[in-house]
Amino acid sequence: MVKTYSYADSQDVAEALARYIIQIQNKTLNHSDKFKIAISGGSLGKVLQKGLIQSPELAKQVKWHQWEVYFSDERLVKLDHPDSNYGLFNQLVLQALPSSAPRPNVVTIKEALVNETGSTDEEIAKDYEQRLPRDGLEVVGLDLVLLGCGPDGHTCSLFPGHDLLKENEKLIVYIADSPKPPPRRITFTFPYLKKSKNIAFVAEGAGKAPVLKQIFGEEKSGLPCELVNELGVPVSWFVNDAAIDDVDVIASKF
Ligand SMILES: O=C(O)[C@H](O)[C@@H](O)[C@H](O)[C@H](O)COP(=O)(O)O
Repeated sequence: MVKTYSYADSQDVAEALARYIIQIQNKTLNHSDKFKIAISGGSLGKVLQKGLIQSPELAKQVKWHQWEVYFSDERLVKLDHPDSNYGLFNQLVLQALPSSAPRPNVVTIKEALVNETGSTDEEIAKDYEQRLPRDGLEVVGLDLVLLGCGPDGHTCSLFPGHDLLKENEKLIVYIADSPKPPPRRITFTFPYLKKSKNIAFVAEGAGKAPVLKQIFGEEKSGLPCELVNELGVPVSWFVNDAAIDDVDVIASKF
């Protein structure tokens, strides 16, 4: 269920990820009129820009108008704040699209609820959960969730050893004490990630090698990224060779 694809070059990682996204997009659109995807922050926006916008052969296969974009985690700041994951996606992907390209439908946090005290953070999480896609009354998982892997093994805003790792009911929760700034965020939980049809991680650079060694090591690390690998959802890792140097994993090409 867990596959790893590795390339020497960053551009090749971006293009492989783009081919993978397009494959899932096309499969999904055979039976649905929407392709539902979640994006994370970090370096992912740049990788998407390289693969889905700047590679002409791939760019023309992206059916943006049928995309519904969610965020696997979001910082509780205004949408134009430099810390906003939406802001990053807007800058690196939406604004980088040619002006003639159709725009995806992007589901952001309810910005009007973001305040200075954090008193509405639970409400923001609940509101986002309300807006997840549904089949009748039941919330359904996304077609694809794209994740990053922090050097500490966190993903979404699920941090090692944090109580939120034990959440077994709610699909979106807020966190007030993220060890990585900014502290106030909302995040997908494991119960929601478990509903996903596909999950892909992107991890690049030698700085990721020690944590990937733990995640893919024989001994259980309990790190959030490893817990995602164990959800039973098809998980694909797109990495560069430097990130899996000395990591015990069999990598192929997508
Ligand atoms: O909201 C966040 O803090 C980011 O989404 C974060 O989870 C990121 O995905 C990882 O830290 C990996 O970041 P890089 O891809 O930049 O290594």
